[in-house]
Amino acid sequence: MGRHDDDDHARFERPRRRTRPRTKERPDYSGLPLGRVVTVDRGRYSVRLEEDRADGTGDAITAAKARSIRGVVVGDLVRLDGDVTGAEGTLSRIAEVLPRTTVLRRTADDDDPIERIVVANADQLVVVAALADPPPRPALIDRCLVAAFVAGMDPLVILTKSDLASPDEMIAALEPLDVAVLVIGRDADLAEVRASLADRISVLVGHSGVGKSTLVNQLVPDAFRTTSHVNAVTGRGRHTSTGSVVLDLPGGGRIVDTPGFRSFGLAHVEVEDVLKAFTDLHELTRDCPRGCTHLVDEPECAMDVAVADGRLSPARLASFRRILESREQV
Ligand SMILES: Nc1nc2c(ncn2[C@@H]2O[C@H](COP(=O)(O)OP(=O)(O)OP(=O)(O)O)[C@@H](O)[C@H]2O)c(=O)[nH]1
Ligand SMILES: [Zn+2]
Repeated sequence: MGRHDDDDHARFERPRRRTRPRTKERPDYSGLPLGRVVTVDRGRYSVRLEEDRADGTGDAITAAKARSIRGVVVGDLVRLDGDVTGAEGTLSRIAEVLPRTTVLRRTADDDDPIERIVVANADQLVVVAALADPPPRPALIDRCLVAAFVAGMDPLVILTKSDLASPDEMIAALEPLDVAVLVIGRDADLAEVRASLADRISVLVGHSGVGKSTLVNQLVPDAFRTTSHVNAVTGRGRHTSTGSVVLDLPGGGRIVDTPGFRSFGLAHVEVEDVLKAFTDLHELTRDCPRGCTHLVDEPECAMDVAVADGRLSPARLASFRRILESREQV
């Protein structure tokens, strides 16, 4: 315990001599089993061992976190200390959280004024949007795209209910951004969706009624059984849990279902944060005047110059600025 508490002070110390006793150094947890946090529920974490993934049937382990660890979120890769059998009544301990490759944040809300991380280490943000019933909300899709770019995740838009309306307009709005779009409807073949989700961790977001649950149930036929099982210790099933849950896909890869999702924390997102995901535009802005906002009312933005002399498509610039504007909308 005490050893770990020393960590915060370690960086202020003089360089360590080789002879420094081992006990004063950061404990080495690399020999402990590695797991993925699949749900978080009132201070209890359900963790699946990474080595179980080959057959996908390993029992989830219930763990608490060591006091020295600050935050643990769904998607975190953790080292587990103690009992990792997953047997009923056992409690393991999260000794270490591995550095996160990506973090997806959600907006603060009235109940909780802190902007929190929703999911760690996801590769892809899948925006599920209906073409009709409920009618599409393009600005909401744009906000999700901004959140994906800022989080360092690849965006994928899945347009549902193609049996009710044409996807052409939506596809045209997304095309200039080079965002991958898949269209599905009733009885659709999900082969392309499955291929896009294979071998990676994808977070699914979508408004109520867009068909996200329908899609999840098709992708993971035993989703309910799996998730109610991992929560057996706390006695809470999926339907009462408000958090996200990681589900293994039968064909490899994992999805993170995010029930009750509100919005993303875009309040402090800068243009530069989004630009990083658009290398061609980023490159062009090197010629911008100092302090250029790159927005539509900027008189000398180098991206407008590039459009004027044919080096940049007007649709791409307009779409880029459109998604930037979505930051202000709710
Ligand atoms: N026409 C049509 N209806 C669909 C399609 N996919 C889902 N639905 C219907 O849309 C409704 C909402 O689907 P859900 O899967 O429950 O939507 P959801 O996004 O999970 O919404 P919540 O459960 O409220 O979070 C249901 O009545 C589905 O049967 C589709 O491709 N075409
Ligand atoms: Zn500019």
